[in-house]
This record gives sequence, structure tokens and C-alpha cells, in this order.
Amino acid sequence: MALIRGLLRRGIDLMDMASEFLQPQEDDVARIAWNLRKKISEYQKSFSVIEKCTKPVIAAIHNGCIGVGVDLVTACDIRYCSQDAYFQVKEVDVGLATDMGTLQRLPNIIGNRSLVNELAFTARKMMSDEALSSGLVSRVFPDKSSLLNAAFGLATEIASKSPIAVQGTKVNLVYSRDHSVQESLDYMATWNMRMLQTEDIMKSAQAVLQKTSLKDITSSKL
Ligand SMILES: CCC/C=C/C=C/C(=O)SCCNC(=O)CCNC(=O)[C@H](O)C(C)(C)COP(=O)(O)OP(=O)(O)OC[C@H]1O[C@@H](n2cnc3c(N)ncnc32)[C@H](O)[C@@H]1OP(=O)(O)O
Repeated sequence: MALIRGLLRRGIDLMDMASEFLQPQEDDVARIAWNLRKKISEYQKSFSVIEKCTKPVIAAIHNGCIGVGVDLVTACDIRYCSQDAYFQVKEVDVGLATDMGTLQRLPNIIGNRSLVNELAFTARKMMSDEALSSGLVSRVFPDKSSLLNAAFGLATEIASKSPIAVQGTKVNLVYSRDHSVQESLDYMATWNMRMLQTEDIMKSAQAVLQKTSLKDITSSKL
């Protein structure tokens, strides 16, 4: 679970950004550009690992989610927030095009390019009710404590299910976002020709038929 805390509430530290990116140690333009590209890619990777992680990642967001905060939560699988949450693609206000994933992932998440463009061009605050109606978050809670309870509850529920089923679901959901339906079906068939041989199916199906909780059966960890 990713708990989006104070740091992301402010976005990137603007003083750090100024010293790290805007004061190159070299004179040669090509070398400066080369090193900057490397650094930007490293930053991007630190968020992409969330998506590459085969376990579902839940973001619980309260208060401001600004700049890099939005980059980070768009790489998560499920987003819950509290009523006081707001989202701001703030980079345009500090003179740059956001480069850590928001422009690449947000259009897919909310499926409304006009809204994404508006948010990214203006840095307008999107409040929690609009985040819910646009599909950026799936649930809104009255306060931080109910938000965290729900997020931990959700994590516990997901963790009670077969890891073969859950992680296979995540990998195939992410794959299908970036491929055609046919390619994704082929990938799924190849995936499940191995994974259907898991003992977890028999155990889980038995629990369903006997109306017992999945929490009462043990699936060995991956
Ligand atoms: C490869 C490089 C790519 C770069 C990516 C960049 C990504 C980004 O994240 S861009 C977005 C950067 N963040 C911002 O623009 C946020 C600016 N700050 C605010 O909007 C407000 O300060 C905030 C809503 C966070 C909090 O408001 P509040 O009224 O509660 O507090 P303030 O009095 O405004 O701020 C308190 C002190 O914190 C300092 N501060 C705020 N944000 C930042 C920041 N991002 N970096 C550094 N310092 C920050 C602010 O100056 C105040 O300091 P002081 O006056 O010394 O108390």
C-alpha cells in the first residue's frame, strides 16, 4: 500500500529541483542534455516500478496531491481518497511539462482527454467529488481515518485471495491497457495455460461451493 504522505502533498521540493536539474556541472550542451535525460529516466523508473510490481498497489490520498504526487498515484492500481483531497497537475505553473507519468497514464485512467488537457494546461485543483465522478478515484471517504481503515481493509481482502489469481489479474490488466484486445487475449491464454494448473483453483472453488470464507483457506505465497 502506498500511503501518500506530506512530501507528495507539496509536490517535488522546488529548492531541490533547482539545485539538481537547473545547475548543471558541465559546459557542453550535449553532455548536460545526456545527463538530464538519464536523471529524468531514473525518476520515471521510480514510479514505473509501482506498475511493474505484480502485487496490487493501493493509494490512500488525503489533502493535496500535487505535481509528482499525481504522477505517483496514476501508477497505482486503486485510488481511494478522503473528502478533503484535491489533485493538481501543477508542473505547468512551475514552467515545465510534467514528465513522470501523468501525461502518459491519466488519459487512460479517466478516459476524458478534454478534462486531462484542461487539468494539465491550467493546473486547476480537481476536488475529490470531481476525482470520483471522473474515475480518478474509486471511492471517497469522509476523513483520513475512515480512508485508511477502508484502504487497509481492501488490502486485507485482496491478500486473502489466491496470489496466483490476483497477480495474474494485475499483470494481464496492465498488459491489456497497452495492447490490442487480440494480443491481450493471446497473452492471457499463454499465461493461463500455466496458471490454470495451480492448486489454488480447487481450494478457492471448494471454499465458494461450501460458502466458507477465502480467509479460511491458505494459499502459499508467491
Ligand atoms: C525531472 C524534474 C521534474 C520535476 C517535476 C516536478 C514536479 C512537481 O511536483 S511540480 C509541483 C511543485 N509543487 C508546488 O508547486 C507546490 C507549491 N506549494 C503550494 O502550492 C503550497 O505551498 C501548498 C499547497 C503545498 C501548501 O500550502 P500551505 O498554505 O499549507 O503552506 P505554505 O505557506 O504555502 O508553504 C509552507 C512552506 O512550504 C514551502 N513549500 C511549499 N511547497 C514547496 C515545494 N514544493 N518545495 C519547496 N518548498 C515548498 C513554502 O515555501 C513555505 O515555506 P516557508 O515560507 O519557509 O514556511
